[in-house]
Amino acid sequence: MAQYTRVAGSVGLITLQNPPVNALSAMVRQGVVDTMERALSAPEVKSLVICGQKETFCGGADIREFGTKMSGPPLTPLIHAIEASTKPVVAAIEGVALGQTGASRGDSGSTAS
Ligand SMILES: CC/C=C/CC(=O)SCCNC(=O)CCNC(=O)[C@H](O)C(C)(C)COP(=O)(O)OP(=O)(O)OC[C@H]1O[C@@H](n2cnc3c(N)ncnc32)[C@H](O)[C@@H]1OP(=O)(O)O
Repeated sequence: MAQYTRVAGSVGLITLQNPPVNALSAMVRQGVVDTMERALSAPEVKSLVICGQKETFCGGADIREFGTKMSGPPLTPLIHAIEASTKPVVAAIEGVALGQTGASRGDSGSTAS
């Protein structure tokens, strides 16, 4: 899943939650879609941060779903929706960040769309 909270008044925080590595399961992708919609429609939210939990940003595709029927929102349109966001979106990356177009393992840092 993805948890939505509002921090520092105007910042929407989307936390990827799928132990052990916050992989992009169907539920997580749906959670990101839902929380993005919620944050973008909230006038008090001016910017968004997407983060992982437990010192891991994201392990990429959820390998437990390999070999099963694809469900949930596909990743590429989801990424495009984030990039097209009318509010700035920052990825707060700690630890592993895998999937789709690349991979990295870094210290605490951030990238912005
Ligand atoms: C949806 C769109 C698709 C896009 C394409 C992709 O994303 S392709 C990339 C898919 N991801 C991977 O192939 C990552 C595979 N995992 C790893 O490389 C490593 O596990 C790690 C994430 C770098 C972490 O390494 P580390 O040494 O810290 O831990 P472990 O290897 O011991 O793993 C710990 C437990 O986490 C489970 N796990 C790892 N990756 C995933 C994953 N992607 N999905 C679900 N679960 C994952 C692993 O099985 C271990 O579980 P245990 O129960 O403790 O055995």
